Amino acid sequence: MLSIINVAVGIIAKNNKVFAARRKPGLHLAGFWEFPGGKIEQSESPEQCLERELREEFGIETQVTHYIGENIHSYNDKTVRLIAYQVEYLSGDFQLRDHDQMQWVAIPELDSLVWAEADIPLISQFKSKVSLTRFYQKQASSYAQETTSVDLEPLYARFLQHLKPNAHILDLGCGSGRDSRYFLNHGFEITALDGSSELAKIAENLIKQKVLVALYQDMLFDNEFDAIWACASLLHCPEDQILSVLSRVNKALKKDGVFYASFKWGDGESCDALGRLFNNYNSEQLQALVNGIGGFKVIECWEETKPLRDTTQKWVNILVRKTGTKK
Ligand SMILES: Nc1nc2c([nH]c(=O)n2[C@H]2C[C@H](O)[C@@H](COP(=O)(O)OP(=O)(O)OP(=O)(O)O)O2)c(=O)[nH]1
Repeated sequence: MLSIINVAVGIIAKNNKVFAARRKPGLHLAGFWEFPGGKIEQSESPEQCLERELREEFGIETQVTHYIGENIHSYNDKTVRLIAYQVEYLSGDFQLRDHDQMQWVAIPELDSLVWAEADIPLISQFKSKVSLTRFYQKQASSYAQETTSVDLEPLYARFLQHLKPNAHILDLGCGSGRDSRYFLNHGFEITALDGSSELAKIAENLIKQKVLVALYQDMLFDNEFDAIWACASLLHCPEDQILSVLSRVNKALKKDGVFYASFKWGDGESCDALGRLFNNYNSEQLQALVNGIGGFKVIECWEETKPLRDTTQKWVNILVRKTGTKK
């Protein structure tokens, strides 16, 4: 098998547009559009590589801000692992050295370019991350208002019966902080995390403690929590990333730790009128997903219909215990 070439690529976003460049004639994949970047040398991290490549190939100074995702792809003659980061442009005039064209592309129009094949899954990962966090950034206060008053007492009881007093709970996708507040008021230790910095500010105000701002796709906890509560949050995780996120959940839990998650009932991905992506399951599919990962035992999985504004919404819930560490 061919060895894998590690390539760092940068997604530079500005005013809702993303920078793309076309590989010049004579290069591998000439004529295809790509994100700027290059091969990672032995002595450097992906972030250092990216800042160097952007300086060498475009004459610009940049700073890597956060990890987006990765994709391994085999072309006829080589296999590449693209590791994508969001990058902030700092200074310099863009110059073309290894490319013959460049452009800023509106995010919804990204699919209209002829991309190097390895980049296509990265585009969908990037889109799902920006569209969601943008929604929860802009709508943070109305979303928080709408959700803070919902009463989840029976659901809390169903989860908390599996925990020891004072257990340490990760509220994964804490939103307004409603559930963290309840758990804190009942003597539990809380780490709250949300992908939207605006929602995190609202939650901090409610629970009077720091809220971490991060995407669940990027969390790196190891053996830290007695329980993880993901109420209506992982439902936004794209289908092709859910296994990786559930593996991170498994790693973040201590042995015998308990995990709760809820999803909208349905089959596969859908998009609502507000542009949010949902990843839907029925109870059989959700149990099969969790069982397929290994290191988890399902305690219970149930479907229920709840009122939502002037209609109803069917949900699927799962409660799981960690039995081992997922490799
Ligand atoms: N930079 C970059 N390379 C990509 C992308 N997508 C993709 O399949 N590739 C492939 C093309 C190449 O085979 C490989 C990276 O090569 P490169 O030519 O950009 O790397 P480099 O600047 O370090 O190259 P060199 O010094 O060896 O000329 O990855 C992408 O979005 N950006």
